[in-house]
Amino acid sequence: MKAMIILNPSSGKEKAPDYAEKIEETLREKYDEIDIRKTEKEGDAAAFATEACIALYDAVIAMGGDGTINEAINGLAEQAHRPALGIIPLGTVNDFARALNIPLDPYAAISILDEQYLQPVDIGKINEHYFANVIAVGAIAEASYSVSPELKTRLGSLAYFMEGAKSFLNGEAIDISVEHDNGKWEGQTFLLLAALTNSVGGFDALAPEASVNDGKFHAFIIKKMSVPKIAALIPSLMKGELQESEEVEYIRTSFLKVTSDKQHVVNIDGEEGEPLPFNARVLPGHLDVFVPLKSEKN
Ligand SMILES: Nc1ncnc2c1ncn2[C@@H]1O[C@H](COP(=O)(O)OP(=O)(O)OP(=O)(O)O)[C@@H](O)[C@H]1O
Repeated sequence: MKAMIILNPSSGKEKAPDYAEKIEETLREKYDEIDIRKTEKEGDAAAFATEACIALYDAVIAMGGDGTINEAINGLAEQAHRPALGIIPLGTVNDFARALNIPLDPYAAISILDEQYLQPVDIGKINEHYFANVIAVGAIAEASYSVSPELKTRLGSLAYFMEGAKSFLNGEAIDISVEHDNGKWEGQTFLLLAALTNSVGGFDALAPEASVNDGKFHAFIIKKMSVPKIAALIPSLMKGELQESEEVEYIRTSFLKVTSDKQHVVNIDGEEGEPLPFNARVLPGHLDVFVPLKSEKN
């Protein structure tokens, strides 16, 4: 049995090398070959993960923030042989780990690898890229690029929320057309979110009914509305009842085709992606991920 550990030494307050040692110790019992690969720059984690597919590794353990996890997923997706994926969260938000009930404490996350319990998980494909969590379009999504790294470190996902709130209050809506399993929606929106899991931006009440292998996107189109209506929406967001609001179009769908007459950048798993248009679809149960044995969500 062969395992590859992909670690981003710059994430997790630079404690990644200590964790790597602990993972090695944990894996040694089951894997006779353990390879540690350190990323140096963007693209490395994806390249290492693809290499592990070609060399028929049994497991790839990705250690880092959501950026590193997203890259590892891009390296594994649609390869003929896909090793099981382990996730050791070292980032600020760690949405994918949250959605899978993987402990946010790195040592606890490492210890679940020992259980060898795998869960098939849906992956999203948007144009030629893959994602684990969420795609977002609209001024609020674009606002996330203006969050400084310092603010992000201090406030975590709250920093995005604050930037997003500003764009809501400025009433910046965009015109889009959304094709999905049951038809087409056209109109003005503040934000389109399409989530694969229930955890978005560290907030886990957005799509409470989303499960990690239901083969569906849970899309929310927040329609253009007045400021008092926005304020009225916040309690339903907190209670996980956003889809019941008249100001929100909620769509469960296996594909999305989104177009606009303007160039709007799409946010993919928290990172800046390509501008519209896009075609997205769910790859159902595409990756086997190590999750805790005792997990009510799964
Ligand atoms: N050795 C390295 N030094 C600096 N940057 C790196 C290194 N290796 C990879 N990177 C870059 O760091 C980016 C961000 O990594 P990642 O998201 O995993 O961590 P993070 O920024 O700590 O997490 P979060 O975004 O949740 O705060 C990666 O997409 C990659 O481009």
